[in-house]
Amino acid sequence: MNLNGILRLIQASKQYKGKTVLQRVSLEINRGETVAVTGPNGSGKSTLLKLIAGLSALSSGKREVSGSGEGGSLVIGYAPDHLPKLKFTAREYLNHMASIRGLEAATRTRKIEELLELVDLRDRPGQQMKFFSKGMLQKVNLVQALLGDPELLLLDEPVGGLDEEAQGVLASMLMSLRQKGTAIVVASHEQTLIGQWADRTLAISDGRIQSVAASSASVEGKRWRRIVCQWPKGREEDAKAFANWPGTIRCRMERQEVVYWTDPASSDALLRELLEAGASIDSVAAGSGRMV
Ligand SMILES: Nc1ncnc2c1ncn2[C@@H]1O[C@H](COP(=O)(O)OP(=O)(O)OP(=O)(O)O)[C@@H](O)[C@H]1O
Repeated sequence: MNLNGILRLIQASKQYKGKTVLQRVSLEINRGETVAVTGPNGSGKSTLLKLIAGLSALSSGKREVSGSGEGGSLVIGYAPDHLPKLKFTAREYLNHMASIRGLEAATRTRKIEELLELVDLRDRPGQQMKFFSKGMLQKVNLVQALLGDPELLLLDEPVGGLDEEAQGVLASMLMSLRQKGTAIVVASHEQTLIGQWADRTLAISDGRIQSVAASSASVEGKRWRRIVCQWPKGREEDAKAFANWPGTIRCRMERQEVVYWTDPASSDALLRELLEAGASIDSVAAGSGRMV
């Protein structure tokens, strides 16, 4: 894992009752970066988040973490795509979740109130979550994921049900978390919206990462190296795996020809790895800004 890497999936696959849902997915998540995962219904976005969270076991492949906790453990906050309509009030539920996460009773209430104020949950005193709107449940969901001050925050479809104002609040929360060094992975159909928040967007379909693109905001003025190479037939999976190599900003594949845009600091290492893996290099060029 690179210096900033906190979690890595290596050739991770997931099957449910013999049906392959994710196939040989490799990715690395770095401290302070926001990664968007987009793709059509059933493409495996939620499954990928559960594998990253460690909530679902890999059928094959490896998951490695390198957090700042004891023995390299990593604090992960996970907001699933919906919360059930429980009979608890938001505060009862969040208090329970905070105690599971090991928060001291004395700090629990303060933390919960701070976060609820941040998301502006307008519930009535004593109102149970089963009477909450979709947007209100979504806000409680986000708060529960943030209770343990995660180093890695995973959000599954966080914008569903949020009005424009709440989406704005979410966007600025994510930005300040990123500045604090929190890594964020957000899965959604709302590609345009979450793409604006992300450093990288992974597009998945049929259980595979089909492309990786840096967001337009993050590429402005950015310097890169463009490596064009040829992979032997039958090595498409390996070619794709390099799209997630540390420092790779963007990747485009056209049959055997693959183009990788990489951070200049990582380009030598990427070149070496590509050659060692059996790819042959056609050209290397330097540039900045839009990757064409
Ligand atoms: N626990 C499970 N048991 C069996 N199949 C499952 C299970 N969870 C997910 N699947 C299947 O895995 C595939 C991927 O589902 P997943 O929920 O990861 O996709 P998704 O991209 O998040 O979809 P959506 O956008 O609709 O939320 C689907 O075909 C789904 O039916």
